[in-house]
Amino acid sequence: MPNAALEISGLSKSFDKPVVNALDLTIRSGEFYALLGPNGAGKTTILRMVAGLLRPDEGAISVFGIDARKDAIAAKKIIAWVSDEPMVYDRLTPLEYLEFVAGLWQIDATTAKARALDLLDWLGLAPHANALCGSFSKGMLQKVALAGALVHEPRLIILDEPLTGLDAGSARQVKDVLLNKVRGGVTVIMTTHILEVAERMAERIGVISNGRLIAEGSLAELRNRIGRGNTSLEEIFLDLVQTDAQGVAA
Ligand SMILES: Nc1ncnc2c1ncn2[C@@H]1O[C@H](COP(=O)(O)OP(=O)(O)OP(=O)(O)O)[C@@H](O)[C@H]1O
Repeated sequence: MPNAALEISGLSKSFDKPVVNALDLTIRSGEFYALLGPNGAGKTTILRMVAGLLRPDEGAISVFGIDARKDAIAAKKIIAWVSDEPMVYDRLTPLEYLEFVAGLWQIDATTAKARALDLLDWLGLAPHANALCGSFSKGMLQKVALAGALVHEPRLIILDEPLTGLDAGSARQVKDVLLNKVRGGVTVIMTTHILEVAERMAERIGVISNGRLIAEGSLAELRNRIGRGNTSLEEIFLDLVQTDAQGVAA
């Protein structure tokens, strides 16, 4: 697809058993895409391969036309990876941390500071900009990690369960930042178990089960697919996953 942010084809990964099975997945440029699936379906494994943190057994990954397996550094420059386990240096303040990360990306100090202050402001961290991260709650650390992932202004933001554990105010700040990024043309892919978030925010939803994409589309398309007009995403999800499990067991 010419305007794809991400094109995955034939992607496979096994640990002691197959976890990702010949996956094909295309995310359009500028799209907000939610990846759903039961525990252990392979979502994190897929995203870790896209982010260049895990080597696929087979398959191709293209990020805005860059072969992410052959030219991992070029791909990483345009990707943000936000894990569900934030890694931030305890002995730095959020501002120092963001300036440090910006330095790794060779962003000049003035731009780095301006971006860092904007991100801290959007995420409600401005009052804590000069406190040590070691004193922060897990939710605050999650927001600092998100800010760190965005400081190089990536074109593709990949997030693994970004809202888990956040209070309502923090979740709203994170959602607003992501929606603003999408409005600015950035592509967002995130996993979530909060179906309401996928329902409200995502333009398209992909359902992963046993390492394969078993359904994909807008909420309306998924509803049509299971043949009921007013169904909630939760019912659609449970229906799809149960049907897939029956198929795998048969
Ligand atoms: N490094 C690893 N070594 C061995 N097995 C692994 C490794 N990483 C993941 N797995 C296994 O791969 C399977 C898929 O895990 P993955 O974390 O991708 O699922 P998930 O869909 O993200 O699940 P959840 O919704 O619970 O986060 C699981 O059975 C998991 O135990």
